[in-house]
Amino acid sequence: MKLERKDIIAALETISLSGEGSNMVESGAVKNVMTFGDEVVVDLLMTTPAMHIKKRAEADIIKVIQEKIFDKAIVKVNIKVEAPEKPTIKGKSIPGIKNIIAVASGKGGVGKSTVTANLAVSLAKMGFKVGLLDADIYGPSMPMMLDVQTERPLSINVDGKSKMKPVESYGVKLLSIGFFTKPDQAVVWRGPMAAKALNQMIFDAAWGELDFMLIDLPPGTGDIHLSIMQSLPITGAVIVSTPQNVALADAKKGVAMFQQESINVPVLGIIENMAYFTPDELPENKYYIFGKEGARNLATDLGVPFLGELPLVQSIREAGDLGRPAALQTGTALESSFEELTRNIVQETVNRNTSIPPTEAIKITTMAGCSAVKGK
Ligand SMILES: Nc1ncnc2c1ncn2[C@@H]1O[C@H](COP(=O)(O)OP(=O)(O)OP(=O)(O)O)[C@@H](O)[C@H]1O
Repeated sequence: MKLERKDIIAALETISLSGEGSNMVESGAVKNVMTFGDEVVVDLLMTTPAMHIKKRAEADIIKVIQEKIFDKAIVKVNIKVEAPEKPTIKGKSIPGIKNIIAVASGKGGVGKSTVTANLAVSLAKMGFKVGLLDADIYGPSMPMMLDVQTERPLSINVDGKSKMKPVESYGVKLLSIGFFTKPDQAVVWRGPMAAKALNQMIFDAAWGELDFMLIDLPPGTGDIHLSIMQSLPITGAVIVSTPQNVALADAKKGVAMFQQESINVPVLGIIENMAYFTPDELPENKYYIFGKEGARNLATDLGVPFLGELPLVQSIREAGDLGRPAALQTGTALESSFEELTRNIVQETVNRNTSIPPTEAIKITTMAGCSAVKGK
């Protein structure tokens, strides 16, 4: 029997792919139909790689042709899968800012702000132009950690517009929600108010040219995170956790938040803070107070890079309280730890920028010019 192409198409118009409303011809899934005597070849384009849906589509096509047209038809279905482009964060890019890195933690108090302050000064020491946005509305600690508590951003005129000039410390440009509250005043920010204040600090500020803008997010996974990710094209996220189980469970939620389809911010990796305690007088001794290698193992389990570990040492805490981040030390083991961590983040940013299409505000594709990176 000679099969007619138009009959086959008419038969295919009576079935649809699983999960789709319109029939498979109308939806464009059927790309081509060829007939050779009693043989039919159907080329199908699907958007899902799910095996059971592919199998079902193939079985439905064979069945409808054999039932409606010719029961001995030999049917071959070629399926091609082409996933639709993932939605990317649409936020406005800020001219001059190349990479925006969000630093998050699931749980509070794991040292996210301490790590962010140290990363910022390490990047500046390496010669990068660095900005830091303290978006931790519950406890903005950056002004204290960078010793600029008493300063306030000035208003300057840029191209006829009044802009906020970030406060500068240790080569890092800083804006913090803490600059707009009194140090001993408890401010309860309502979500929309906080989001508005942050938007002003992002878009109504004279950041100038930056290689990296770090954002110290509040702990958890809340509205502020979403509103920042909607306002800005975040290059990647870094998650800070201690090795403790309760912190790891929350870190996992943090990773999931960035990776969920509607957000889709690449996770550059996980940092293990307070990995072990080392007393000053016994620098060789390591005590795994919060458990051993928990964040490292979490990174392996989730398939995201492990960026490095930092010990729990008194000098990190003291440096934070004094307003002179520990990464500014010279010739110490701590300085090397921060440098290694920072290098890994720069490397992961380079990897991300070369392997994933740019969202909007990215582009550091080489580490040229960065002596500390090249040195090791
Ligand atoms: N590696 C470390 N060694 C010693 N002390 C540390 C270390 N990391 C952080 N700290 C101290 O732990 C306390 C909490 O750190 P930090 O404020 O950075 O945490 P956080 O995760 O940003 O907290 P939150 O987001 O809840 O405000 C601070 O007193 C800080 O000095």
